[in-house]
Amino acid sequence: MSALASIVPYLGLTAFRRLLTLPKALAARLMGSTSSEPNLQTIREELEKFEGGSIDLEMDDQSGIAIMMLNNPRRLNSLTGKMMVEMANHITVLEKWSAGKGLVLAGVSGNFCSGGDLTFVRKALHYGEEMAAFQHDTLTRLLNLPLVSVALLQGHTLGGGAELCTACDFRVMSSSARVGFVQIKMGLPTGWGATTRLVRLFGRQKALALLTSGKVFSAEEAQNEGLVDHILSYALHPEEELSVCKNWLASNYCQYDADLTQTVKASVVHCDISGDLVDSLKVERKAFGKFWGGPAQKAALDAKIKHK
Ligand SMILES: CC[C@@H](C(=O)O)C(=O)SCCNC(=O)CCNC(=O)[C@H](O)C(C)(C)COP(=O)(O)OP(=O)(O)OC[C@H]1O[C@@H](n2cnc3c(N)ncnc32)[C@H](O)[C@@H]1OP(=O)(O)O
Repeated sequence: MSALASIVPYLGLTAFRRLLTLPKALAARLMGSTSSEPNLQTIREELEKFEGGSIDLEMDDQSGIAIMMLNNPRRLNSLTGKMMVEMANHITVLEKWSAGKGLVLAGVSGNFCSGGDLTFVRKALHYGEEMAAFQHDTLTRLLNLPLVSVALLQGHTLGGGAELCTACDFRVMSSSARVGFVQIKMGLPTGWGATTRLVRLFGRQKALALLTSGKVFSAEEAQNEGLVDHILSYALHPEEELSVCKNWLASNYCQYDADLTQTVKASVVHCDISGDLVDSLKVERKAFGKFWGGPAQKAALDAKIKHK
């Protein structure tokens, strides 16, 4: 406040007051009259009633890589309420998976996800803010898992599907796939947290452009936008692409000890969300102390590695 107050002589008192009240006014405009915290348990019970599809989780202790599949192929893997609850449950399991290093999020039958299941959406038109609260909790936990995560974008990744892929650390895209934040064309802002994540990923300008244009991008365009980290350059059967994506994750980011990989990811998440330099450094120092002088460091020292 004192730094802000020092600009009063330059700005004038009225303009200064307006500057202070603007964020509150903006918040009120955006938030309406809602004030109470959402009860996620009650929302979960309500969402479970919207059936259809499933989310399937496979965890491999050997490789430390899990695969979470969106499974609603008749509707291009769009999400029902039941699928949202299943995803939340699986993330709770993954949060405690000590052998884990990585997670691939993909869809069955050659599509990632075409957003919210419109059959569900039509029945849940009274329940938007509640569903958003549930998805915000789930996708924040997905983003903050102590695993390196990658979304495999095949076929269609639209609306909520595009939101979903921003809750992973990386995105791999098949060369013929398409991705777009089409919510604005459906008369909506984002419901599953992508505005917040896009601003953090790319800054205000690009987030605004992606969200207000509703543009659907090819793989090459998405890579130019920085939305995608790797394109599968040659066409393969969707299941082969899943296997290539898993290997991409394993060979790039999951080669080392699970405890060490999880500590590195958890430290990155902590630095990202704490916003406090001193606190962040304390967590980083603790993590370092845990591995310093440990077996992996000693083995590496003995191996006299040349990092060519
Ligand atoms: C709350 C979520 C919200 C958010 O806030 O983020 C959103 O997600 S908004 C975005 C919602 N998604 C859409 O609006 C996608 C609408 N669908 C399409 O644009 C097209 O289907 C497609 C994805 C471009 C694919 O086109 P095409 O290849 O021509 O296939 P079909 O159109 O024939 O689709 C096959 C089949 O799948 C059904 N489908 C597709 N997407 C959805 C969906 N999101 N929900 C329910 N069903 C979906 C489509 O209706 C077809 O079924 P049948 O009509 O029974 O053949």
